[in-house]
Amino acid sequence: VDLSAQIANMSVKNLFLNASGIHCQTEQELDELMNEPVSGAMVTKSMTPKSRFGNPLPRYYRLANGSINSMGLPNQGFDYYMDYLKNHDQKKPIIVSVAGMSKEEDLEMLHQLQDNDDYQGLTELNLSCPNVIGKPQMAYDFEAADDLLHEVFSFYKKPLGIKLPPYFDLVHFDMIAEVLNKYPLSHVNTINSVGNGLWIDTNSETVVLKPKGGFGGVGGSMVLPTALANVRGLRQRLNDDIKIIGTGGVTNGRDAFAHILCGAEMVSIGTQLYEEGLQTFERVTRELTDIMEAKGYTSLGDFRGKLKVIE
Ligand SMILES: CC(C)(C)CCc1c(C(=O)O)[nH]c(=O)[nH]c1=O
Repeated sequence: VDLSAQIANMSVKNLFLNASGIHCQTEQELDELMNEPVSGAMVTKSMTPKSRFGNPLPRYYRLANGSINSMGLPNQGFDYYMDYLKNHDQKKPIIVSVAGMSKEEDLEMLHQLQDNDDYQGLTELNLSCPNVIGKPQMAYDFEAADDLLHEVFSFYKKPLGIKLPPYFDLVHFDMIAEVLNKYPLSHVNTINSVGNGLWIDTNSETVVLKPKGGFGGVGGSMVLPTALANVRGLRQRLNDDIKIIGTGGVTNGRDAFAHILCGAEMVSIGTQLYEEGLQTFERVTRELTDIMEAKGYTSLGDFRGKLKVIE
């Protein structure tokens, strides 16, 4: 299902989906998302060609106002998710997230998806995937990202979006948008976790995550300002036909409303969904609906992208 088609008849009921990585690694988790009555789509954990256990534990830690993780791409492997798609009727669009541990792995999986006649789904390439050693992650190496997307779109003809990490410099918004506007992307999903944060237990004077000396991606309510800036900054720069899925810092209806004001077509929920469970979708949808009613809005289009600046 092409996300933009799904968006065409969007109502607030089907605005939400899980953030990749949350409640979407195993068949049981995917079934629970599929059968969750409110969310309008779902996304798989980013997959690699072969299954991976991921990093040693502890690799996720809850913070007062967010989370930090260095999971290391634990997933059941490409074939497992392809089997899942084949053996389960899709009550809602399933976005297939792909994150190779290298450019070669990305291309390998995308070739398999392109050549699989049974697969007509929407794919999301996670550009936070590692680049060559010594280079920043793909999404922070604009030339490498351009080369990768150029190669991908030379053969990949099905709906494809990308997942981006946050940017923090307005010129970086300009630079990544200049690259992305060259390609027929279905969507951009922004943001991924804020990279390489560090949390410390000062009682024990120790980091809280085992992998990477404690460095990990930060999510949850504390990243909402960065998420809103990236949704807004990219909406202002990307071609209109590249939709935006807003991710990052959504804990309630008001946060979702802010993402939509910035231009998000759909909104994904990560840390809050992990901590509160699948009931989050019903609660946040109710809160958003209440806000819309109080403001006299009857559809998302009434306020999507209509953030006001102070003249
Ligand atoms: C960080 C990578 C391991 C390269 C990709 C998978 C991923 C992870 C992960 O599996 O550690 N965690 C995140 O917050 N975002 C991600 O995109």
